[in-house]
Amino acid sequence: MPNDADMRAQLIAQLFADSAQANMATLAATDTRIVEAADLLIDCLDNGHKVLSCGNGGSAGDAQHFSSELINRFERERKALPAIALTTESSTLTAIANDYAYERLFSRQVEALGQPGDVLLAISTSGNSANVCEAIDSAHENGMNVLALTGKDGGRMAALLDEDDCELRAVANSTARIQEMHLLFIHCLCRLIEDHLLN
Ligand SMILES: O=C(CO)[C@@H](O)[C@H](O)[C@H](O)[C@H](O)COP(=O)(O)O
Ligand SMILES: [Zn+2]
Repeated sequence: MPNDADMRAQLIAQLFADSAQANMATLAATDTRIVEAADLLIDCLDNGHKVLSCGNGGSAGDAQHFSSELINRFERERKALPAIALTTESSTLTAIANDYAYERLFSRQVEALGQPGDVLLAISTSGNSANVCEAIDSAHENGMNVLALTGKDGGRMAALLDEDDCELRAVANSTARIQEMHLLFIHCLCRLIEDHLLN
């Protein structure tokens, strides 16, 4: 009869195995798209534009993780790069949610800050968060391109993208596993951006 410690150890081993399996399935499915996504960001930054990022819950953390690695640095010493996470200004966020709607949380900020040539990094594990979908529409209206990190079947976001945009979709159905893939996408992108600047 397995005891509680054995069962928890087994569960942890299963979670690690699931994550590793999702990693490899996602790598196979994304093919050249991570390089294309990095080129979208590199082109934006090389031309003096900036990256706005957004998402809810864990994806808000991912949006901030990405912007901090651009503004500060990732693994190597290099110039600061322009990025703004749209998830951090509590006065702005509460005012938009209170006066307009939660769905407008990011699109209103994209309207205010987005310039043609900027990129929106739009993160959602389901691809269905309404405020992230509205941010994509607003980015297009402002002449921006979109890099979408999604999961599952890509959700509504996948259908909103146009041919100049890029989608990196994690091959998993669990929100947690998808978030683990999203962080790996982000670190691959940061690495490719840094290699471009320094090599
Ligand atoms: O971090 C987690 C679960 O791991 C949650 O906070 C999760 O991010 C939230 O439920 C989000 O609202 C989910 O939104 P989305 O990924 O479907 O856009
Ligand atoms: Zn990191």
